[in-house]
Amino acid sequence: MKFFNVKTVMETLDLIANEYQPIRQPIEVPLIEALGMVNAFDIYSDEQVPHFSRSTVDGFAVRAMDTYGASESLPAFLSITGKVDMGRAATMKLREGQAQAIPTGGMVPEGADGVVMIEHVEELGDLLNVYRQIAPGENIIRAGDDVQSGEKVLAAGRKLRPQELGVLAAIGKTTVWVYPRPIVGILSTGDEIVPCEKQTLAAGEIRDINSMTVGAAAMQAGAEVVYGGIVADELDSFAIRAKELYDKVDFLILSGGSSVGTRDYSVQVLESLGSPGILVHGVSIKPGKPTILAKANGKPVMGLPGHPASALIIFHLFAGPIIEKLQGRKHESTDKRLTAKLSRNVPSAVGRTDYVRVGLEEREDGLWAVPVFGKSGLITTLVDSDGMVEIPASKEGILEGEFVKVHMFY
Ligand SMILES: Nc1nc2c(c(=O)[nH]1)N[C@H]1C(S)=C(S)[C@@H](COP(=O)(O)OP(=O)(O)OC[C@H]3O[C@@H](n4cnc5c(N)ncnc54)[C@H](O)[C@@H]3O)O[C@H]1N2
Ligand code: MOO
Repeated sequence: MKFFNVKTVMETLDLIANEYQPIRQPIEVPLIEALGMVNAFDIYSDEQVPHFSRSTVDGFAVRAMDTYGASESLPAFLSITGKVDMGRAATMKLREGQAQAIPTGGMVPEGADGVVMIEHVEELGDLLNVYRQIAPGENIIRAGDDVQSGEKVLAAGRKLRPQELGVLAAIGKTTVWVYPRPIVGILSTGDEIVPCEKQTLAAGEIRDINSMTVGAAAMQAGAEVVYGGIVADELDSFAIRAKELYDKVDFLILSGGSSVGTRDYSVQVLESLGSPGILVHGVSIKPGKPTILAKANGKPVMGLPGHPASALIIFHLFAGPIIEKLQGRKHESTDKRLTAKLSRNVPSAVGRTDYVRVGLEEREDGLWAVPVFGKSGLITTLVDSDGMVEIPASKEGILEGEFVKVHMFY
């Protein structure tokens, strides 16, 4: 099998990091629409959060010093001089020997530096018995504890999770500049491939699995998907259909026809879309060796191997990171990795990176990764898997009980 330009996994990932960048200009969207998108610019706060000191408990605002030495047997005696109303300014200054009732979230009055919880006091008319001492700052969030005025709250290139949207809400931003969701086009090739809607298959026909899996995985990665359908293994019509889809999308993915058989045209089709053309044809990896990465006039275009498990594994390894690059994401995501122990020896060939599909099992002594063996043409091997384990090219395998990193299928 002749592949030109066979690269290692690391070389391929480096190439992805260097070759692809966002194609479209950032847009401003309402916060509620920005979940999963990537902020385009550094974001600074022009105010402090919270903008007033507030109590974290229901109790009495006091001067911590006035409670020193207080205990169950020897309480401190303070006089109650007022109460703080929720959502209102605390207008009355607190002086030595005084206490003011305060709700959780209420504004701490000037002069107070702590709050004693209601469980640790006894009210006797205007008198307050305090049965526990508190330290300065206890049960208080000070003004600016969360965010300082002028502070950078988010660096450019962060994927917006619920908590990132939360901090933007806290500083009063109602919109955020993000990169538009990349539009990914998927086109399946193969004379034998038929739409999954076809109920009765003729001999030799196979339903299109890859449009479904790759399209769904692209959506999970934050992209919008345009389905190009299925095209026969015939160079001219394949090239025309690929060009039509390429023109509509930011990232074109072909499935099948990526190898070097007589009817494998993906390399020629991708090459015909624009320069510089093919960057990688063949990665020293199993499964998925016949992977193609290319660039046509600035747009990423790629060919996935046809076998369904290979196609999805290669999507996770390479297409997912390309989508992240198109989104302007700058921080490597570690959110999809877990550490587990491998449940049995798995041999591998030196010089090739293997990805072993695994199911996860929670046992008494921790998390175990149990290999799911099976040919890469079998989609059910992925249904049975939670993720995959990398066996680096330098290793002859991994021994039972070794710690491994599991790349989770999210
Ligand atoms: N002589 C050699 N032949 C092959 C080698 C090799 O090293 N030497 N490598 C094999 C490997 S590994 C893979 S992976 C495949 C990849 O080839 P292609 O990308 O050209 O894939 P196809 O030949 O088009 O299809 C392979 C297989 O997958 C089925 N398929 C294709 N598309 C879909 C789809 N959308 N949904 C479901 N199933 C699909 C197709 O029917 C084939 O059975 O090459 C090997 N050959
Ligand atoms: O490496 Mo192929 O991608 O096994 O099936």
